[in-house]
Amino acid sequence: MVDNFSDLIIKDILKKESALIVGLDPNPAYFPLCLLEKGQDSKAIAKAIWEFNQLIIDVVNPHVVAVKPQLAYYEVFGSDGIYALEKTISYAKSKGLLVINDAKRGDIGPTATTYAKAFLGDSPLSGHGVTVSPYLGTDGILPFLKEGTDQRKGIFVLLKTSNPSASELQDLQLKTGEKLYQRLAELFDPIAKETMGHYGYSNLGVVVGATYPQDASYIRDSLKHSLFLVPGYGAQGGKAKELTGYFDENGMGALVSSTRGIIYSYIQKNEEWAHLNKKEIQESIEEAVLDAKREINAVR
Ligand SMILES: O=C(O)c1cc(=O)[nH]c(=O)n1[C@@H]1O[C@H](COP(=O)(O)O)[C@@H](O)[C@H]1O
Repeated sequence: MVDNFSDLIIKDILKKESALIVGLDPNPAYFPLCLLEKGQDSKAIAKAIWEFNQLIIDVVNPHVVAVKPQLAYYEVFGSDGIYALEKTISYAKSKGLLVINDAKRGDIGPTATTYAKAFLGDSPLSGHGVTVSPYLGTDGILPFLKEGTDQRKGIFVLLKTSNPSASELQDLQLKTGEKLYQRLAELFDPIAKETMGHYGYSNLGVVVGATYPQDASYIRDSLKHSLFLVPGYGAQGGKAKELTGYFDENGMGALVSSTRGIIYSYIQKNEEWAHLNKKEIQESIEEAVLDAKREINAVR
């Protein structure tokens, strides 16, 4: 049996001794001037994004399992932004890094199939994983698992998101007494079991925000075969010491994601950040990534 998506992730967690992933959400408003010298039109900005991502990837690669580009930050610059994303994905893969596109897609079957081809197939935007919205139900999700038929691709379905309004819908109490996110966990567990890998995890993972630690153990117990993607640590207030319940008894099963806390760490540390050079930016990012890696390893 070949490795599935979760096996690739777990092997990298073991190899790199890290359960951290870094988001690539490039916002030129936070770029140092040395990246913005070529101008402000979308082509120049796309070049700056590409350079920024390269310098992040080079420095975080030994310490993280994956990078997670959030698509909005590229789409906002149209085709130039998408080109920067394609180059970023290809560069990360060439360095041996896993890529999880944070696209939050979901649609009727045929459209979901096309999204699956775009993000998990042979397209230039294809990575190893993609975030998926569960609002349409299982026929919006299954095409993504079919597309990864070589078993090396996977998804993270939104289950309990990190944002303040997450509970408006996700905590809705159903007639059966359970909350909506609990029902989703029940719905996904049998599907997850169909694509299990060597380490007992599946190609169907779920998003569980670091800002709702009180719900993590319930979800961990209900979805024993699903990896968690855990955003909300750091900039959104999620604390490492509250993350223990997201991991299984072997300290596996969860990938903690941090974006702003790492890629813009130089802004918090230096009032003159706009004038930093690339090496100084990289030093700050490296320090932040090592701090986060250490903090998360201490609780898993
Ligand atoms: O799917 C995601 O990655 C995601 C899910 C979620 O529940 N909350 C969440 O913040 N995210 C994404 O994770 C990133 C959060 O970044 P930081 O708060 O800067 O670490 C953003 O790109 C969000 O779009």
